[in-house]
Amino acid sequence: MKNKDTLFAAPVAQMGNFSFDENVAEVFPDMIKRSVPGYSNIISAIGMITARFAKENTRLYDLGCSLGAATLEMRRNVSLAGCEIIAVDNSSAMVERCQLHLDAYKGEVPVKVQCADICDIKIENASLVVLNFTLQFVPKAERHALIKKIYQGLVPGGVLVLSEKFHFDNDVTHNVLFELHHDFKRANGYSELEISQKRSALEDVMVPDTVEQNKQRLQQAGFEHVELWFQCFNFGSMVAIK
Ligand SMILES: Nc1ncnc2c1ncn2[C@@H]1O[C@H](C[S@+](CC[C@H]([NH3+])C(=O)[O-])CC(=O)[O-])[C@@H](O)[C@H]1O
Ligand SMILES: O=C(O)C(=O)Cc1ccccc1
Repeated sequence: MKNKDTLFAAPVAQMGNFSFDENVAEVFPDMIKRSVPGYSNIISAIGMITARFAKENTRLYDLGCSLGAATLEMRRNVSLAGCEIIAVDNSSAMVERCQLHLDAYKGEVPVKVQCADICDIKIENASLVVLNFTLQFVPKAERHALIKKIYQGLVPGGVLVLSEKFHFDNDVTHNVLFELHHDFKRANGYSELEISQKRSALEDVMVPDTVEQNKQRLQQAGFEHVELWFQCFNFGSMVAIK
């Protein structure tokens, strides 16, 4: 198979922190599909949400765009006058390849790809903001300010799609859903070694909140209408409407 993820297949003596470098960018489509239950369903739904929520003369943001899977789906689903898509990631390896992917297909709406920290950018006149498995990598202390900035940048009736890995307060259900995720990875061909090495590389880098913590943060930022619309094991996606 082309660009199969084998990054954690061999034993690593000193495990470093997971980072979105060239090596990860090269295998990313395979990695995310085999690691995140429901990923392709969520990408399709982002297309449907785009078709329903995009408004003329507004911006659509994909924050933590990686290779642009969500960006492409957004672009495929909007043809309104005056719309612009802004795709942002702070990994130059991802941003470079994202631009190539976007250039490989035609679209009606312009896309700007930016290499930047999503905590530093301006968000303005947005009808849709997508955070597809990105907030979990933002330091906890910065998450509230980011969600608040998104709320303030949305037009009335605008929507935030927030997909995350979740932690659960109940130890029994937490462990069951965690193990089911590992079963999903095993079923997709990852070995015990790959699963455990990647888990330790991610430990301090990806820090999930509970569904309730995410809901509360969205509500505290001002969102009145918040719902979990998809969940598979410990992964899921929420919509928050202004
Ligand atoms: N502060 C930050 N600023 C900008 N980018 C960031 C930041 N922190 C992390 N990233 C970027 O967020 C992305 C997270 S992956 C998103 C998948 C994509 N949304 C998809 O729909 O395929 C999810 C995953 O790998 O589980 C990476 O590309 C990081 O470089
Ligand atoms: O692989 C995992 O265990 C995950 O939790 C998801 C993931 C997917 C892609 C990059 C980083 C984390």
